[in-house]
Amino acid sequence: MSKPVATLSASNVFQRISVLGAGAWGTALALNAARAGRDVVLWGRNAESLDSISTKRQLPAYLPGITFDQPLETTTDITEAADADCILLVAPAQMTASIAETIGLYVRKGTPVVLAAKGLEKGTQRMMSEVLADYLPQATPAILSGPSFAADVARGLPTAVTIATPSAPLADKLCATLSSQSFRPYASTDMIGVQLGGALKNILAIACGIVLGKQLGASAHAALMTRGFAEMQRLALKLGARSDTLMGLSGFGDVALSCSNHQSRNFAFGFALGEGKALSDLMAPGAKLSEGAYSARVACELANAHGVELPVAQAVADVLEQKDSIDEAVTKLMSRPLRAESEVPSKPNS
Ligand SMILES: NC(=O)C1=CN([C@@H]2O[C@H](COP(=O)(O)OP(=O)(O)OC[C@H]3O[C@@H](n4cnc5c(N)ncnc54)[C@H](O)[C@@H]3O)[C@@H](O)[C@H]2O)C=CC1
Ligand SMILES: O=C(CO)COP(=O)(O)O
Repeated sequence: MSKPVATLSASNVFQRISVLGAGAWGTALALNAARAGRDVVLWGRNAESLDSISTKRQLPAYLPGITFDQPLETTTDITEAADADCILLVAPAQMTASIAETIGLYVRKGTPVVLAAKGLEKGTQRMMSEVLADYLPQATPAILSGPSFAADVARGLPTAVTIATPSAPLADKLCATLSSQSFRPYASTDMIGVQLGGALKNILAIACGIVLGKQLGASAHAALMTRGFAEMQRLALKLGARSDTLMGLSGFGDVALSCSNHQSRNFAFGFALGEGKALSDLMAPGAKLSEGAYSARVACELANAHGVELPVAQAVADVLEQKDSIDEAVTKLMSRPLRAESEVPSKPNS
């Protein structure tokens, strides 16, 4: 295996890394950055969890059964966390704005802030890069996305992702910064495509979970993944994504992972719904995060505004808002007008 880390000169990497958000993904990314040879500080709100990370090398609530191979320095002091060469912002999408706002006063101009949430903001319909631009305009935005379960990365299993930022040299430097023997980032300049792939696949993962949880069959699962991926591409292209991005790790790659795997919380959420579990239990405080449950309606709103049809996301949003039962949603999807497979259905902008 090649050794990208050891051969890099200091000028090719950001050495002092802060990770904001000490849940599953933030902790896994912090561990990876430590493996890559970076000086890492992990910021979180919960002193007890941080103590477990730094003293026991464990985070049982989010990464059960894993003992970390790296020591991690942690802090609850946001000003300390802001003082870094590069910041990874790894909170749930609906919390990203509040953290960006909190840290806003302390982040130096031009600091790269790598956004790792896979979601769209409810109410405002903002992508994560738009949230950052509103609350941390002095930062340089980047997106990290792709098929990557936190537990796999925390265990040091081989993983590949995409890191996008408008400047190609900066994208290369961020990839070099986070590249380790088990973590292989690919560079991109398509921030819209990379972030939309991650946000939209979560909605599709819920839909696929529902279909398998309700035992609608492997054929239905394959059809849904394919047509769901087609509608993801329709919306993303309309919003400015590049088609090659959507065929890559952050699009197809993450659909392949999340839409067929119980390790995905979105898939597992959908599966439980399909089995008949109560939505109120699945969305109760303390339940596992399912970003797609928040993003589904936002995606439909964006699609409406841009004259794009998203029947699968619409079905998910309607089921989650209890406007349709799962059976009614399936009937609606199956009775849509027949059309050529390559046709792009559209509707007037509203
Ligand atoms: N877990 C995974 O495998 C992956 C997750 N992601 C994405 O990363 C994002 C975060 O997910 P996870 O870390 O898995 O979620 P998680 O549920 O494991 O952890 C979320 C963390 O955010 C903290 N948090 C919540 N609100 C906060 C606030 N206002 N201020 C500070 N901290 C706050 C929580 O205390 C918790 O530590 C999501 O958008 C997810 O889609 C992306 C790739 C992989
Ligand atoms: O984004 C992920 C894998 O790429 C994690 O998916 P879940 O949030 O559905 O667990």
